[in-house]
Amino acid sequence: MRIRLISVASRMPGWVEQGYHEYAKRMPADLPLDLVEVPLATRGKNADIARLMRREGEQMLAATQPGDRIVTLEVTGRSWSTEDLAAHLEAWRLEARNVNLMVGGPEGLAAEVAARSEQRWSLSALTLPHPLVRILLAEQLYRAWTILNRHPYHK
Ligand SMILES: C[S@@+](CC[C@H](N)C(=O)[O-])C[C@H]1O[C@@H](n2cnc3c(N)ncnc32)[C@H](O)[C@@H]1O
Repeated sequence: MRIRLISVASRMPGWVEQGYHEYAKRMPADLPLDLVEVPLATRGKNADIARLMRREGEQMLAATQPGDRIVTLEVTGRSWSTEDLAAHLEAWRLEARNVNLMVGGPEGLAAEVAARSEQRWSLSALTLPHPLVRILLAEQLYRAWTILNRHPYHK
């Protein structure tokens, strides 16, 4: 099983890439975490935001494969403890479908992406910026994996 973090984003500063890769590279070979970045279209003064979001949503969905599980990251989704995440990770692994974690752009997720969601996951009641969402996701996935594998990191 693979996990793909599919995110609408502009180029991230070095510290974000470093932070994300620090955790992503710790994932085991049989549970890799891959990052797919959908470029954020320029929001000019008269930009048709609805159209841009729809196009970005189509690009996000195009990065998934038929049969994949789609999990959307939403402030208003369900709050999971790290132990809950570990239980989901185990269930996902048993199901043997690839998992796509969808992170929206500045206006949130396109309706087309939200409509395909099988699980809506909230990291916090706070709206978090992209850099923190990305790093937090990678760290929590690694932490959940260490729980399942009784690795001392999670203590
Ligand atoms: C800067 S936020 C967009 C905020 C936008 N106003 C909204 O209501 O979704 C960009 C993306 O980060 C993710 N995100 C931000 N905070 C989050 C949280 N607390 N839990 C889950 N995902 C979050 C969501 O996928 C969101 O679409």
